[in-house]
Amino acid sequence: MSSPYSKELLVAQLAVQRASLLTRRVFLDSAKGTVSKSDASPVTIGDFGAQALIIAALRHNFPSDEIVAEEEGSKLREDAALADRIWELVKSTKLDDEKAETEVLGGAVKNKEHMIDLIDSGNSKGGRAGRIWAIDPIDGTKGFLRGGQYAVCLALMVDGDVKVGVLGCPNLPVDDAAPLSADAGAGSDEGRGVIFSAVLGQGATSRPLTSAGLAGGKSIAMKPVTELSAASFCESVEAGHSNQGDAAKIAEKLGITRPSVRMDSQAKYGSIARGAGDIYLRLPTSKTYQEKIWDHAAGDLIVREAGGQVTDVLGRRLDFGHGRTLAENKGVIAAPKAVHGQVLKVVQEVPGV
Ligand SMILES: Nc1ncnc2c1ncn2[C@@H]1O[C@H](COP(=O)(O)O)[C@@H](O)[C@H]1OP(=O)(O)O
Ligand SMILES: [Mg+2]
Ligand SMILES: [Mg+2]
Ligand SMILES: [Mg+2]
Repeated sequence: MSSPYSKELLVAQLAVQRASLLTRRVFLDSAKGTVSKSDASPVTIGDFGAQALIIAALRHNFPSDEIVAEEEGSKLREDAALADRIWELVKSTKLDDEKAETEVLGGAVKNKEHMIDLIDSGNSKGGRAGRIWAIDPIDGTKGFLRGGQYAVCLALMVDGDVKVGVLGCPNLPVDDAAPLSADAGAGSDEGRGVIFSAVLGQGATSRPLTSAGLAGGKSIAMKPVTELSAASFCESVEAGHSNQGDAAKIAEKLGITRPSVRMDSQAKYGSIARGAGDIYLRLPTSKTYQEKIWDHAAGDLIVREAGGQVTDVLGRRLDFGHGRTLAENKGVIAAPKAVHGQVLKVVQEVPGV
Protein backbone atom coordinates (compact mmCIF):
# COMPACT_ATOMS: atom_id res chain seq x y z
CA MET A 1 0.00 0.00 0.00
CA SER A 2 1.30 3.48 -0.75
CA SER A 3 1.95 5.83 2.16
CA PRO A 4 -0.58 8.54 3.01
CA TYR A 5 -0.46 11.58 0.72
CA SER A 6 1.99 9.93 -1.71
CA LYS A 7 0.05 11.16 -4.75
CA GLU A 8 -0.27 14.68 -3.31
CA LEU A 9 3.46 14.72 -2.59
CA LEU A 10 4.40 13.59 -6.11
CA VAL A 11 2.10 16.12 -7.79
CA ALA A 12 3.27 18.91 -5.47
CA GLN A 13 6.96 18.17 -6.06
CA LEU A 14 6.61 18.00 -9.84
CA ALA A 15 4.40 21.10 -9.93
CA VAL A 16 6.91 23.07 -7.86
CA GLN A 17 9.74 21.74 -10.01
CA ARG A 18 8.10 22.88 -13.25
CA ALA A 19 7.14 26.26 -11.79
CA SER A 20 10.69 26.73 -10.45
CA LEU A 21 12.05 26.18 -13.97
CA LEU A 22 9.78 28.97 -15.18
CA THR A 23 10.94 31.35 -12.44
CA ARG A 24 14.54 30.50 -13.23
CA ARG A 25 14.07 31.62 -16.83
CA VAL A 26 12.70 34.95 -15.61
CA PHE A 27 15.45 35.29 -12.97
CA LEU A 28 18.09 35.17 -15.69
CA ASP A 29 16.23 37.68 -17.88
CA SER A 30 16.88 41.35 -17.23
CA ALA A 31 13.26 42.24 -18.14
CA LYS A 32 11.14 40.66 -15.42
CA GLY A 33 7.86 42.43 -16.24
CA THR A 34 7.55 43.90 -12.77
CA VAL A 35 4.33 45.65 -11.77
CA SER A 36 3.31 47.14 -8.45
CA LYS A 37 0.34 45.74 -6.51
CA SER A 38 -2.19 47.75 -4.49
CA ASP A 39 -0.11 47.23 -1.32
CA ALA A 40 2.93 48.63 -3.23
CA SER A 41 4.70 45.23 -3.24
CA PRO A 42 6.14 43.98 -6.56
CA VAL A 43 4.89 41.11 -8.71
CA THR A 44 6.56 39.82 -11.88
CA ILE A 45 5.71 37.68 -14.89
CA GLY A 46 7.53 34.92 -12.96
CA ASP A 47 5.03 35.07 -10.07
CA PHE A 48 1.99 34.94 -12.40
CA GLY A 49 3.45 32.22 -14.61
CA ALA A 50 4.48 29.99 -11.71
CA GLN A 51 1.05 30.34 -10.10
CA ALA A 52 -0.67 29.37 -13.39
CA LEU A 53 1.46 26.24 -13.79
CA ILE A 54 0.97 25.07 -10.19
CA ILE A 55 -2.80 25.61 -10.24
CA ALA A 56 -3.06 23.80 -13.60
CA ALA A 57 -1.40 20.73 -12.04
CA LEU A 58 -3.61 20.86 -8.94
CA ARG A 59 -6.84 21.27 -10.95
CA HIS A 60 -5.85 18.31 -13.17
CA ASN A 61 -5.33 15.99 -10.19
CA PHE A 62 -7.56 17.30 -7.42
CA PRO A 63 -10.42 19.22 -9.08
CA SER A 64 -12.50 19.64 -5.94
CA ASP A 65 -9.75 20.90 -3.61
CA GLU A 66 -9.71 24.58 -2.64
CA ILE A 67 -6.77 26.85 -3.41
CA VAL A 68 -5.42 29.88 -1.55
CA ALA A 69 -2.85 31.60 -3.78
CA GLU A 70 -1.12 34.94 -3.45
CA GLU A 71 -1.68 36.44 -6.91
CA GLU A 72 -4.81 37.33 -8.88
CA GLY A 73 -5.43 37.78 -12.59
CA SER A 74 -7.25 41.14 -12.77
CA LYS A 75 -4.11 43.07 -13.85
CA LEU A 76 -3.68 40.64 -16.75
CA ARG A 77 -7.16 41.33 -18.11
CA GLU A 78 -6.27 45.04 -18.33
CA ASP A 79 -2.75 44.61 -19.70
CA ALA A 80 -2.69 42.42 -22.81
CA ALA A 81 1.06 42.83 -23.36
CA LEU A 82 1.79 41.59 -19.83
CA ALA A 83 -0.59 38.64 -20.28
CA ASP A 84 1.12 37.77 -23.59
CA ARG A 85 4.55 37.66 -21.98
CA ILE A 86 3.29 35.34 -19.24
CA TRP A 87 1.56 33.12 -21.78
CA GLU A 88 4.81 32.78 -23.77
CA LEU A 89 6.52 31.50 -20.62
CA VAL A 90 3.69 29.24 -19.46
CA LYS A 91 3.19 27.47 -22.79
CA SER A 92 6.90 26.83 -23.25
CA THR A 93 7.90 25.60 -19.77
CA LYS A 94 7.74 21.80 -19.58
CA LEU A 95 9.49 19.02 -17.70
CA ASP A 96 11.80 16.93 -19.91
CA ASP A 97 10.25 13.78 -18.42
CA GLU A 98 7.32 13.28 -20.81
CA LYS A 99 5.41 10.98 -18.46
CA ALA A 100 5.70 13.36 -15.50
CA GLU A 101 4.74 16.32 -17.69
CA THR A 102 1.66 14.84 -19.33
CA GLU A 103 0.43 12.03 -17.08
CA VAL A 104 1.12 13.61 -13.70
CA LEU A 105 0.93 17.33 -14.36
CA GLY A 106 -1.68 17.17 -17.13
CA GLY A 107 0.46 18.77 -19.85
CA ALA A 108 0.15 22.27 -21.26
CA VAL A 109 -2.39 24.92 -20.27
CA LYS A 110 -5.07 25.19 -23.04
CA ASN A 111 -4.86 28.86 -23.92
CA LYS A 112 -4.20 32.35 -22.56
CA GLU A 113 -7.75 32.93 -21.32
CA HIS A 114 -7.69 29.66 -19.43
CA MET A 115 -4.32 30.62 -17.96
CA ILE A 116 -5.80 33.83 -16.51
CA ASP A 117 -8.80 31.90 -15.16
CA LEU A 118 -6.42 29.48 -13.48
CA ILE A 119 -4.46 32.32 -11.87
CA ASP A 120 -7.74 33.74 -10.60
CA SER A 121 -8.93 30.48 -9.10
CA GLY A 122 -6.62 30.66 -6.09
CA ASN A 123 -9.13 32.86 -4.30
CA SER A 124 -10.38 30.51 -1.56
CA LYS A 125 -10.92 32.16 1.81
CA GLY A 126 -9.11 29.26 3.47
CA GLY A 127 -10.29 28.01 6.85
CA ARG A 128 -10.40 24.99 9.09
CA ALA A 129 -12.47 22.60 6.97
CA GLY A 130 -11.47 20.35 4.10
CA ARG A 131 -8.54 20.15 1.70
CA ILE A 132 -6.93 23.51 0.93
CA TRP A 133 -3.71 24.15 -0.98
CA ALA A 134 -1.66 27.28 -0.20
CA ILE A 135 0.56 28.68 -2.99
CA ASP A 136 3.20 31.38 -2.99
CA PRO A 137 4.45 31.23 -6.61
CA ILE A 138 7.47 33.39 -5.76
CA ASP A 139 8.12 34.02 -2.11
CA GLY A 140 10.61 36.82 -1.65
CA THR A 141 9.84 38.68 -4.89
CA LYS A 142 12.08 41.49 -3.65
CA GLY A 143 14.93 38.99 -3.31
CA PHE A 144 14.13 37.60 -6.75
CA LEU A 145 14.45 41.11 -8.22
CA ARG A 146 17.63 41.86 -6.25
CA GLY A 147 19.36 38.66 -7.39
CA GLY A 148 18.92 37.00 -3.99
CA GLN A 149 17.14 33.94 -2.65
CA TYR A 150 13.49 33.16 -3.37
CA ALA A 151 11.21 30.15 -3.08
CA VAL A 152 8.31 28.53 -4.93
CA CYS A 153 6.00 27.35 -2.15
CA LEU A 154 3.16 24.84 -2.02
CA ALA A 155 1.42 23.20 0.93
CA LEU A 156 -1.67 21.07 1.46
CA MET A 157 -3.74 21.64 4.57
CA VAL A 158 -6.43 19.24 5.64
CA ASP A 159 -8.84 20.58 8.25
CA GLY A 160 -6.38 23.36 9.06
CA ASP A 161 -3.38 21.07 9.56
CA VAL A 162 -0.44 21.09 7.10
CA LYS A 163 0.00 17.56 5.71
CA VAL A 164 2.32 18.15 2.72
CA GLY A 165 4.85 20.93 2.16
CA VAL A 166 7.16 21.58 -0.81
CA LEU A 167 9.65 24.42 -1.35
CA GLY A 168 11.57 24.99 -4.59
CA CYS A 169 14.68 27.09 -3.95
CA PRO A 170 16.41 27.64 -7.32
CA ASN A 171 19.27 29.70 -5.88
CA LEU A 172 20.24 27.62 -2.85
CA PRO A 173 23.21 25.27 -3.20
CA VAL A 174 22.30 21.65 -3.99
CA ASP A 175 24.71 20.52 -1.27
CA ASP A 176 22.94 20.33 2.11
CA ALA A 177 26.28 20.88 3.84
CA ALA A 178 27.27 24.04 1.95
CA PRO A 179 27.85 26.93 4.36
CA LEU A 180 24.94 29.29 4.74
CA SER A 181 25.34 32.44 2.73
CA ALA A 182 23.03 35.17 1.57
CA ASP A 183 24.82 35.26 -1.79
CA ALA A 184 22.68 33.74 -4.52
CA GLY A 185 25.46 33.52 -7.08
CA ALA A 186 23.31 35.21 -9.69
CA GLY A 187 24.12 34.37 -13.29
CA SER A 188 25.01 30.74 -12.76
CA ASP A 189 22.77 27.74 -12.06
CA GLU A 190 25.82 25.52 -11.55
CA GLY A 191 25.44 23.55 -8.31
CA ARG A 192 22.28 25.40 -7.38
CA GLY A 193 18.62 24.55 -7.07
CA VAL A 194 16.99 22.36 -4.45
CA ILE A 195 13.51 21.09 -3.65
CA PHE A 196 12.61 20.51 -0.02
CA SER A 197 9.58 18.44 0.89
CA ALA A 198 7.83 16.89 3.86
CA VAL A 199 4.75 14.87 4.66
CA LEU A 200 3.38 14.97 8.20
CA GLY A 201 4.84 12.04 10.16
CA GLN A 202 7.12 10.94 7.29
CA GLY A 203 10.18 13.20 7.68
CA ALA A 204 11.71 15.85 5.43
CA THR A 205 13.86 15.49 2.30
CA SER A 206 15.92 17.55 -0.12
CA ARG A 207 16.66 16.78 -3.77
CA PRO A 208 18.31 18.66 -6.63
CA LEU A 209 16.10 20.81 -8.83
CA THR A 210 16.49 19.43 -12.37
CA SER A 211 14.67 20.00 -15.64
CA ALA A 212 13.76 16.30 -15.95
CA GLY A 213 11.60 14.32 -13.50
CA LEU A 214 12.33 14.04 -9.79
CA ALA A 215 15.94 13.35 -8.90
CA GLY A 216 16.80 11.14 -5.90
CA GLY A 217 15.94 12.61 -2.51
CA LYS A 218 17.88 12.54 0.76
CA SER A 219 16.47 12.79 4.21
CA ILE A 220 17.40 16.02 6.04
CA ALA A 221 17.68 16.97 9.70
CA MET A 222 18.36 20.13 11.68
CA LYS A 223 21.83 20.72 13.05
CA PRO A 224 21.94 19.77 16.72
CA VAL A 225 22.59 23.00 18.64
CA THR A 226 23.94 22.35 22.11
CA GLU A 227 25.60 25.70 22.77
CA LEU A 228 23.55 28.68 21.66
CA SER A 229 26.70 30.82 21.71
CA ALA A 230 27.89 28.88 18.64
CA ALA A 231 24.63 29.38 16.74
CA SER A 232 23.39 32.18 14.52
CA PHE A 233 20.05 33.58 13.47
CA CYS A 234 18.72 33.42 9.96
CA GLU A 235 16.64 36.54 9.30
CA SER A 236 14.86 38.43 6.56
CA VAL A 237 16.87 40.77 4.33
CA GLU A 238 14.09 43.36 4.35
CA ALA A 239 14.22 45.52 7.48
CA GLY A 240 10.51 46.25 7.00
CA HIS A 241 9.58 42.55 7.36
CA SER A 242 11.04 41.81 10.78
CA ASN A 243 12.42 43.77 13.71
CA GLN A 244 16.16 43.34 13.28
CA GLY A 245 17.06 45.69 16.16
CA ASP A 246 15.25 43.58 18.73
CA ALA A 247 16.68 40.42 17.15
CA ALA A 248 20.18 41.78 17.79
CA LYS A 249 19.31 42.36 21.48
CA ILE A 250 17.98 38.80 21.75
CA ALA A 251 21.11 37.40 20.12
CA GLU A 252 23.26 39.25 22.64
CA LYS A 253 21.25 37.95 25.60
CA LEU A 254 21.62 34.40 24.28
CA GLY A 255 25.38 34.81 23.95
CA ILE A 256 25.18 34.63 20.14
CA THR A 257 28.13 36.49 18.65
CA ARG A 258 27.98 35.46 14.99
CA PRO A 259 26.10 37.95 12.80
CA SER A 260 22.68 36.96 11.49
CA VAL A 261 22.56 35.47 8.01
CA ARG A 262 20.10 37.55 6.01
CA MET A 263 18.18 35.67 3.39
CA ASP A 264 14.94 36.30 1.53
CA SER A 265 11.92 34.00 1.52
CA GLN A 266 11.11 30.55 2.91
CA ALA A 267 14.62 29.52 1.81
CA LYS A 268 15.29 30.31 5.49
CA TYR A 269 13.06 27.42 6.63
CA GLY A 270 14.71 25.05 4.13
CA SER A 271 18.18 26.18 5.15
CA ILE A 272 17.68 25.51 8.85
CA ALA A 273 15.83 22.24 8.16
CA ARG A 274 18.87 20.87 6.26
CA GLY A 275 21.25 21.97 9.05
CA ALA A 276 22.93 24.75 7.05
CA GLY A 277 21.54 27.35 9.46
CA ASP A 278 20.38 27.22 13.06
CA ILE A 279 17.43 29.42 14.03
CA TYR A 280 14.90 31.41 11.96
CA LEU A 281 13.70 34.46 13.84
CA ARG A 282 10.97 36.75 12.49
CA LEU A 283 9.93 39.42 14.99
CA PRO A 284 6.82 41.47 14.15
CA THR A 285 7.50 45.01 12.96
CA SER A 286 3.99 46.37 13.27
CA LYS A 287 0.89 45.66 15.30
CA THR A 288 -1.21 45.49 12.15
CA TYR A 289 0.64 43.28 9.61
CA GLN A 290 -0.77 39.79 9.45
CA GLU A 291 1.49 37.09 8.06
CA LYS A 292 0.02 35.14 5.12
CA ILE A 293 -0.44 31.38 5.27
CA TRP A 294 1.39 30.86 1.94
CA ASP A 295 4.50 32.51 3.43
CA HIS A 296 4.86 29.83 6.15
CA ALA A 297 2.82 26.64 5.61
CA ALA A 298 5.39 24.55 3.70
CA GLY A 299 8.35 25.79 5.75
CA ASP A 300 6.60 25.14 9.06
CA LEU A 301 6.06 21.46 8.19
CA ILE A 302 9.51 20.94 6.65
CA VAL A 303 11.25 22.31 9.78
CA ARG A 304 9.06 20.29 12.16
CA GLU A 305 9.64 17.10 10.16
CA ALA A 306 13.40 17.77 10.25
CA GLY A 307 13.33 17.82 14.05
CA GLY A 308 12.53 21.44 14.73
CA GLN A 309 9.89 23.33 16.63
CA VAL A 310 8.02 26.29 15.10
CA THR A 311 5.95 28.75 17.10
CA ASP A 312 5.12 32.44 17.10
CA VAL A 313 6.72 34.86 19.58
CA LEU A 314 4.10 33.94 22.19
CA GLY A 315 4.93 30.25 21.93
CA ARG A 316 1.78 29.28 20.00
CA ARG A 317 1.90 26.85 17.05
CA LEU A 318 1.26 28.61 13.74
CA ASP A 319 -2.46 28.22 13.08
CA PHE A 320 -3.23 27.86 9.37
CA GLY A 321 -6.97 27.42 9.90
CA HIS A 322 -7.95 31.08 10.32
CA GLY A 323 -8.26 31.95 6.65
CA ARG A 324 -5.74 33.52 4.29
CA THR A 325 -3.69 35.00 7.12
CA LEU A 326 -2.11 33.77 10.34
CA ALA A 327 -4.57 36.03 12.15
CA GLU A 328 -3.88 34.58 15.60
CA ASN A 329 -0.08 34.56 15.41
CA LYS A 330 2.66 37.16 15.80
CA GLY A 331 6.10 36.54 14.32
CA VAL A 332 7.94 33.22 13.99
CA ILE A 333 10.57 31.33 15.98
CA ALA A 334 11.81 28.17 14.23
CA ALA A 335 14.59 26.33 16.06
CA PRO A 336 15.87 22.87 16.94
CA LYS A 337 13.56 21.39 19.61
CA ALA A 338 16.30 21.28 22.22
CA VAL A 339 16.85 25.05 22.25
CA HIS A 340 13.51 26.44 21.12
CA GLY A 341 12.32 27.02 24.70
CA GLN A 342 15.46 28.97 25.59
CA VAL A 343 15.08 31.24 22.56
CA LEU A 344 11.36 31.78 23.23
CA LYS A 345 12.05 32.75 26.85
CA VAL A 346 14.55 35.43 25.86
CA VAL A 347 12.31 36.71 23.03
CA GLN A 348 9.58 37.23 25.62
CA GLU A 349 11.90 39.22 27.89
CA VAL A 350 12.29 41.92 25.25
CA PRO A 351 9.78 44.73 25.90
CA GLY A 352 7.18 45.18 23.20
CA VAL A 353 7.67 41.80 21.51
N1 LIG B 1 5.34 44.34 6.59
C1 LIG B 1 5.65 43.06 6.44
N2 LIG B 1 5.99 42.32 7.50
C2 LIG B 1 6.32 41.04 7.34
N3 LIG B 1 6.33 40.38 6.14
C3 LIG B 1 5.98 41.07 5.05
C4 LIG B 1 5.64 42.44 5.14
N4 LIG B 1 5.35 42.89 3.92
C5 LIG B 1 5.49 41.83 3.09
N5 LIG B 1 5.88 40.73 3.76
C6 LIG B 1 6.11 39.38 3.22
O1 LIG B 1 7.32 38.80 3.60
C7 LIG B 1 7.67 37.81 2.64
C8 LIG B 1 9.12 37.81 2.34
O2 LIG B 1 9.70 37.38 3.48
P1 LIG B 1 11.18 37.69 3.78
O3 LIG B 1 11.23 39.11 4.22
O4 LIG B 1 11.43 36.72 4.90
O5 LIG B 1 11.95 37.42 2.56
C9 LIG B 1 6.92 38.12 1.41
O6 LIG B 1 6.02 37.10 1.18
C10 LIG B 1 6.23 39.41 1.72
O7 LIG B 1 4.97 39.45 1.20
P2 LIG B 1 4.72 39.78 -0.36
O8 LIG B 1 4.83 38.47 -1.07
O9 LIG B 1 3.35 40.32 -0.40
O10 LIG B 1 5.78 40.75 -0.79
MG1 LIG C 1 5.62 35.45 0.11
MG1 LIG D 1 4.94 35.80 -3.41
MG1 LIG E 1 4.31 39.17 -3.07
